[in-house]
Amino acid sequence: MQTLKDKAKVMTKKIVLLGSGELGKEFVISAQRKGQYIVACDSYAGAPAMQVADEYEVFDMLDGDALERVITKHKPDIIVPEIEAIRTERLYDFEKEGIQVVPSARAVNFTMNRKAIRDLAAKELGLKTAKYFYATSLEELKEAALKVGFPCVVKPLMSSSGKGQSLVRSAEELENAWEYGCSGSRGDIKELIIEEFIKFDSEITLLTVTQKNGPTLFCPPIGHIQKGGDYRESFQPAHIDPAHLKEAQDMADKVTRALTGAGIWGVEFFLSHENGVYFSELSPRPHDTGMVTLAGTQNLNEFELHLRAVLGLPIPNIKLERIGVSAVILSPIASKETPKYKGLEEALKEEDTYLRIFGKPFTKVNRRMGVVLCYAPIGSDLDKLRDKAKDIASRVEVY
Ligand SMILES: Nc1ncnc2c1ncn2[C@@H]1O[C@H](COP(=O)(O)OP(=O)(O)OP(=O)(O)O)[C@@H](O)[C@H]1O
Ligand SMILES: NCC(=O)N[C@@H]1O[C@H](COP(=O)([O-])[O-])[C@@H](O)[C@H]1O
Ligand SMILES: [Mg+2]
Repeated sequence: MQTLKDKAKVMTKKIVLLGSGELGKEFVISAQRKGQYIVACDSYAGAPAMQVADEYEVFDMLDGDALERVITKHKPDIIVPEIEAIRTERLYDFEKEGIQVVPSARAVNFTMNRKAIRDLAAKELGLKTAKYFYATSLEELKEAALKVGFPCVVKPLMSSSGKGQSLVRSAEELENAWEYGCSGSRGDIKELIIEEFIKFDSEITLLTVTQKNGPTLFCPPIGHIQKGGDYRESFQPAHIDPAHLKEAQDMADKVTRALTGAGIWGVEFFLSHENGVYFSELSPRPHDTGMVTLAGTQNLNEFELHLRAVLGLPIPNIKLERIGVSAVILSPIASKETPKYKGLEEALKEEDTYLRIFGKPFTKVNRRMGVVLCYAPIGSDLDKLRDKAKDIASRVEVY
């Protein structure tokens, strides 16, 4: 029988995955299907991607020395970041040593900090964004609020999935927003971004694929609904004005080009009938809202696209095959125990529906534990499909 060590010797690439959540799990499955060797890393044991990887490592990826130890131990060909909480400065050294960092050390380093990516997009590349300021104290936050007005949005410079983010309606709420932002900040940075609130009509993720040997490709736009800064449902294709789509594609092309490297990127935009397209932010990796592609909306889902781009494999085309929606399953409880699920059988009685339980070994309130995916032929009623997926997801219980 072939052992894991044999596999490591014969397989084409050894990949260290930094972050092992639900997105990493699907990426690992795609990579395994192409015979790659994966070491999945995260700060806790039993993380979703570890369950399907060849090896795993548990350590704090914000600890640069610990990160270096793992890279020295495994000597990967490729490092694939899956979360933002990584000592990304070290990635430049690994890249210099000849390891492929996905999409590039620069992209991962810039996007982990809202300041770096926002200044690059707005100031250097001239992309339209919400008006914004930074604040290192409550006083600075108050001053900035006077300039952006109310309501406004306050976020930590380093956070994701809406952690530490608040919508501020009046000056009285600023102190809470300051405290909440600082407490939701990753690492020890005490600096927040305060943004003008954009009254958008819709928001989209434009999955963008940059290739080693090929043109930049765009997936059909994905619409999504967020609550408290975290995604609740996504649907593809989002119906948007073709001129707005073209504008978003041009911006995505500009920003991914400036950040360099090959892989898939989730580029986020706000769309307003009145004011046009705003660039919001981007992730240099598969996007949570892009899980909708697991419903078979595209010929190649976002994880397969990422893998192909990373390995430099051909992507002949990206084609919409059917419409689809995703609706998240959240935990209502916090527990260190392995969660159980009720209602799976009922959910799976539904036609044209898939269900993914990520297998996270413990819960937190509102932690995303799974997703319901529904699909229908092109031309079907998207709103009806959204209601169907939300209804099914609401009947799956985490306890
Ligand atoms: N300036 C703004 N105006 C209006 N809504 C906003 C603004 N900034 C953020 N939001 C809302 O909050 C959501 C989350 O914001 P953002 O993407 O910046 O946070 P995040 O923590 O990086 O999220 P993720 O990591 O999940 O992408 C946005 O998708 C949007 O719905
Ligand atoms: N918006 C970013 C995002 O969705 N990232 C996904 O969530 C995981 C963390 O989940 P957890 O917080 O439940 O551990 C990450 O590992 C990634 O898969
Ligand atoms: Mg976002």
